[in-house]
Amino acid sequence: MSKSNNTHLNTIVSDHIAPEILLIEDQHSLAHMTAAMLYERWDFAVTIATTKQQAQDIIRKKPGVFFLAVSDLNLPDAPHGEIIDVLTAAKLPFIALTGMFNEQMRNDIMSRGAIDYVLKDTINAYEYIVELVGRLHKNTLTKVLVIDDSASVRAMLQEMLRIQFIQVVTAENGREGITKLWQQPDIKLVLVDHEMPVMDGFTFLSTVRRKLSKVQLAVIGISGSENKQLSAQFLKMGANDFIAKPFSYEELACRVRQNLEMQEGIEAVRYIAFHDYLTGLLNRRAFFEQGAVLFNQNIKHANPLAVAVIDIDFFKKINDAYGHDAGDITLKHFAAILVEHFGANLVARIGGEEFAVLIDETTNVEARFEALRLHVASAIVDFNNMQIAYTISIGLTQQSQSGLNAMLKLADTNLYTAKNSGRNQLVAV
Ligand SMILES: Nc1nc2c(ncn2[C@@H]2O[C@H](COP(=O)(O)OP(=O)(O)OP(=O)(O)O)[C@@H](O)[C@H]2O)c(=O)[nH]1
Repeated sequence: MSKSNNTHLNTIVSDHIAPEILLIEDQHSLAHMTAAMLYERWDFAVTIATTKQQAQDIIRKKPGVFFLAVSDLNLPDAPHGEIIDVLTAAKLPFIALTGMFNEQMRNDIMSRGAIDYVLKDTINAYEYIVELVGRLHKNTLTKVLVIDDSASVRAMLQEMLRIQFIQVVTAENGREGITKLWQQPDIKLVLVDHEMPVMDGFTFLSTVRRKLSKVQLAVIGISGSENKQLSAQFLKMGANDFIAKPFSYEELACRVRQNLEMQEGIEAVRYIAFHDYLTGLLNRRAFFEQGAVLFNQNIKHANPLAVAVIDIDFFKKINDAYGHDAGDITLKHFAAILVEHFGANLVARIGGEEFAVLIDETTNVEARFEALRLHVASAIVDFNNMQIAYTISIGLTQQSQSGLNAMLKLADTNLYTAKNSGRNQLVAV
């Protein structure tokens, strides 16, 4: 089923395991548009209900199925937000859609456990909902550390983050925070108070920044102090952001969301910078950067190293005979075999049809590369009813040199010999 053709369906089912969303909205066109956007953007399956009664029936028939609900508060059979009672009774977290906004309404919606409220009339309302639902789903795998000496503040922050589906770890002071952080390296963000016994927020921050950069760990300072310089001091010491007490739930949620998104954006850019887009292997730049570190570590301890350069034979002919797409599939096919054999080592695509491997051990290395060559020679790429056979040539060296470049040069010379001696062979001198 194509994504663009399915907006007429009440239930959009994706091929992937993705959470299901209950969308309660009586305006059909809006409901179907939002459902299609959620599916296009995140592959989320969406079930639409247009009345309170229908929503009740669906929840009864599918208990525990929905990740959350997005609900209009003004429905034909429930014009005054009565749907919230249905959702809270079913313990279904929800985002409220409202046609109008005032402070009292906001307080009422939020006090009844809404994750967020969205004013329907604004231009970006539906984009906001789609991004928010995606963020909340990512939050289920996101861990945040809360450090505050006040038990009530810890409990309040924990509850605010829990509503956002975030996993929360707590600590009573900076020192306990450091211990938890080193124990749980999957913590992505820290909310840290300033004044605390044992270790304060500044000392925590300077200790953390000796090991982890702003990109590796986001830290948001929190303080209720009258001192207006505190926010600047936190930021200068390496905090990503600062929140002054008292703050609203919305401010905390927005700042946490923004910082997590910034980190994820940087991570994505870093991934692109260091990986080959086609095969997903490390690229040339990453191979030289990571390879140099590995090389220096091993040379220091006099550990033997091996470097191989591998090239697909007559690759141009594959492109010419079967087309460029078939060439791409062949490159991916080979990359997968390479990972199967050498996934635990440093493996990269360093050129068009050229790959490199750096291994920090030398036991059976020649036999392992010979096994790789034989595997490729006996494999067939099946693409669009075409069967493509191909071979590889390998230049290998186990002679330690002054640097990684020198070892690669030797491996390359051996590859050249393999090519000139008829291809489909391993040369290791
Ligand atoms: N499909 C596809 N082709 C690529 C890609 N990168 C480089 N190539 C092609 O790879 C081919 C490499 O050709 P050559 O350097 O002549 O090498 P070869 O045909 O493999 O011959 P030998 O190495 O001598 O065995 C060129 O035609 C490039 O256009 C890619 O990402 N995808």
